[in-house]
Amino acid sequence: MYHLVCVHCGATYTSDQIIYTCNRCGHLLTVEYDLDSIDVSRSEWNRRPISVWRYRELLPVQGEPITLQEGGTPLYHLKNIGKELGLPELYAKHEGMNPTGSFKDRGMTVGVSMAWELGMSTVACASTGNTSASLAAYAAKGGIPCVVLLPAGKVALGKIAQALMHGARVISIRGNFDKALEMVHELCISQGIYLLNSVNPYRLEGQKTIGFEAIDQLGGEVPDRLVLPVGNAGNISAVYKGLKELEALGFIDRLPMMTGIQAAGSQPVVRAIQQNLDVLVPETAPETVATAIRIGAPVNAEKALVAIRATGGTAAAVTDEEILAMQRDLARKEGIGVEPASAASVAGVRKLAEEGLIDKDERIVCVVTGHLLKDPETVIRQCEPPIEIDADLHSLLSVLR
Ligand SMILES: Cc1ncc(COP(=O)(O)O)c(C=O)c1O
Ligand SMILES: N[C@@H](CCOP(=O)(O)O)C(=O)O
Repeated sequence: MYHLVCVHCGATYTSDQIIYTCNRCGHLLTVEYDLDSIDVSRSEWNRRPISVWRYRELLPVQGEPITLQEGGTPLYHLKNIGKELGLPELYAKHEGMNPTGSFKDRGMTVGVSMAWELGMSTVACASTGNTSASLAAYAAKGGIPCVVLLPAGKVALGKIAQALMHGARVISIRGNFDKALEMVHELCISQGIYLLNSVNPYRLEGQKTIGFEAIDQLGGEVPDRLVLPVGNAGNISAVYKGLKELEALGFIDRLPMMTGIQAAGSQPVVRAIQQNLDVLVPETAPETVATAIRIGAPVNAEKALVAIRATGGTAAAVTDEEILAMQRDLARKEGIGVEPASAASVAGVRKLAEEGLIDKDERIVCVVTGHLLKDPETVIRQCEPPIEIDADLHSLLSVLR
């Protein structure tokens, strides 16, 4: 049993209402469960395969979900990078290993299942790429038409390829992501289309399972710090909400310090934390090589600021050079291939460690959010091209010498 609640004024809405923000004050909504009526134990969860749906008692979907087998992503111990940073307990949860290559799949299995249960006939989103790739795939699986709005010229190749191939109606707007989100929100409200950006409280429910899994993979231990790249700020908010629920159920007894990392050219959340602002000041011209987090007005800022402050966490910005250097380090020192935005979380840890803002004995889980193949062009630009030779052993040996 659950309903929707405004995070600002506390107004409540029934679970079948198609609503994204509070009718009374315009603020964000969240899903509130009657936790007393939830009858499940951690050992029961542990008997099920690790996936988003292991935690179904804390998810809003009632019937059979529309699923592509999302979640259950690997948690890697970053032994080499951790050693360099003097952080022996540094981990990366590789969300690029989801069906469409990003954490968005956790949200979309829930969000598209809810669209189906609520009887919605079309779904839509604005996207810097991953949301659209994921929505297109889950909409295809559910047989629901899908419209996606992208900022023209600012979406990585792999992500556009996915949205097109999964059959979404792909529209590029001459404007940035923030404008695209504004437009798609208006479209959905006026045309009765189901909005599946992170302003949709049901979608975020799926994403909270990242935190659940990380704890299960650490043998039930809560990490000291959870570090996430921040764009629209939905993921960090979702993970915090989920962990608060685990705490309320008595499954865990403390929360990790929620730590958000943004790109230097797009860091409104970092500024709000550093300047102790109640309300975030949007970045009007966000810019970064990490196009996934090229977002100036994060819609979930209100939730994210609470997550960071309530847990004693922090926020930090990293430059594009720092992001790309960590993308290469993850690939070459750990064998983990991620897209630039994902590398931001580990780059942020490097920065915080170098500034002495992280205790060396902390157990830290970085969420690396999307796969390397999402943005092949940025990869190719950083690497030496292949060496072309004549097809004989002599030529091969001479280039290897
Ligand atoms: C790869 C990747 N990392 C991080 C983010 C940021 O997540 P959020 O918008 O939930 O803050 C996004 C998209 O938003 C993304 O696509
Ligand atoms: N990086 C995101 C931006 C949209 O964020 P959302 O969480 O509101 O969908 C993307 O992949 O499009």
